[in-house]
Amino acid sequence: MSTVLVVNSGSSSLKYQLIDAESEESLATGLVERIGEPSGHIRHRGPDGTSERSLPIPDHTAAFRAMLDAFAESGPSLEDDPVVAVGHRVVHGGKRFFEPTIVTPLVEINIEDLADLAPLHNPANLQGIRAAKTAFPDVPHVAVFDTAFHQTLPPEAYTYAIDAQLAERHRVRRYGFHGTSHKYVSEAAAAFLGRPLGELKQIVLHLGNGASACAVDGGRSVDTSMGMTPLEGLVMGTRSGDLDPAVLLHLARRAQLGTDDLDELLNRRSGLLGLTGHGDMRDVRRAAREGDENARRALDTVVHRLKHYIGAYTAQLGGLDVLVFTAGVGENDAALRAEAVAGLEVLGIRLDEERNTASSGDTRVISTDDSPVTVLVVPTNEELEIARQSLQAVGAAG
Ligand SMILES: Nc1ncnc2c1ncn2[C@@H]1O[C@H](COP(=O)(O)OP(=O)(O)O)[C@@H](O)[C@H]1O
Ligand SMILES: CC(=O)OP(=O)(O)O
Ligand SMILES: [Mg+2]
Repeated sequence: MSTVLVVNSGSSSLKYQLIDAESEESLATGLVERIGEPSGHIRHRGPDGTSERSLPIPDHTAAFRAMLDAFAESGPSLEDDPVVAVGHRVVHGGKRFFEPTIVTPLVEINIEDLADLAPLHNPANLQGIRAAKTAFPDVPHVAVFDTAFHQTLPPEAYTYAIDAQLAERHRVRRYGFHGTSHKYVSEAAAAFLGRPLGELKQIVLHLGNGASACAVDGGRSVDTSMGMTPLEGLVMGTRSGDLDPAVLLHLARRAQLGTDDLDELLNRRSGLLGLTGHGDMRDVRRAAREGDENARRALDTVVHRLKHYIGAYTAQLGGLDVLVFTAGVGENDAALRAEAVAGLEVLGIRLDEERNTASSGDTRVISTDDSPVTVLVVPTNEELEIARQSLQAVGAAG
């Protein structure tokens, strides 16, 4: 048996999965969390169940080492079944990368060069790549970019209306993110419904820690809510999403905030965290249930923004066949799904309350049988998509 190891390095976490290259079976999964905090945590699920451990994990190099230790202790062995490729999620590929790419030293430099356009993500992605190359020096490493699926955005969707030459010089345009997830989920939705992908107008709502909406027309991304960086669009765990750019000017002038302060404010101390003190949706829901008015208002703001994009993308697509919820919040928070589509019967969206609240981890329909728009929950699997694309890239190169 040969396997693919997939590494998804986030700003403070490292998710991994070992996947059988032929059967696509998941052989092990794991999550290293709270990297850089006083005490980190690793949870590894292998053939013998789940093992957990708390230990200091200063950076992604240490996180990668903790992952290797977990494989050595709890299996499966990474030596018995050869790893034929290591697939890496890389968030920003700029204009340069729109295909899965074998990581060479030059590719590493390019990923580093794009770090200021994805400050929470690209540096962590690169640390993961370097640690993995040290551990697996003889295996091809493949970068799969979040931006790649959005290469099909038309100019009118990726253009910001500022000085065109300045924008060109500084690479200012919409790139879009979560593309690996939007691609996987929109294809899985079509397959689940047994309908041709090429004929479907879909909106995918990827609602995780980071969140983005994508309008998918016949399998191609035609609009998406994240922009030059993963900050624009929906309200997220710690990110503000859309705001009037003049807010920055106002805060710079009146609150004496510098560029680093503003970066920190909007990327790490806004969104749910900024509104409620909780960055995790489960905590916000709990607070709202207990009568916390800030939490209730935050949820209403999240929902208001979601409706804004559902309406906008239905218009951009010229109609809608399928609306899909995915990622941590989208897959698990039935109340949020119900609130997001409440009152959207005018767009042909009719939710079935019972289907929506039934607990299941599988792909499922949650709209009524007579709903013109089919509403689905589709669990995303970025790791499987990265494994597939990594094998393609290795096959193409070899
Ligand atoms: N049952 C649930 N109800 C509401 N939110 C949930 C639930 N389970 C997970 N989440 C939320 O999902 C988010 C994480 O989603 P995930 O897709 O794993 O994000 P990421 O990949 O960006 O880390 C967290 O905000 C978490 O609170
Ligand atoms: C691009 C992005 O926001 O990713 P994540 O949701 O993993 O933070
Ligand atoms: Mg994610």
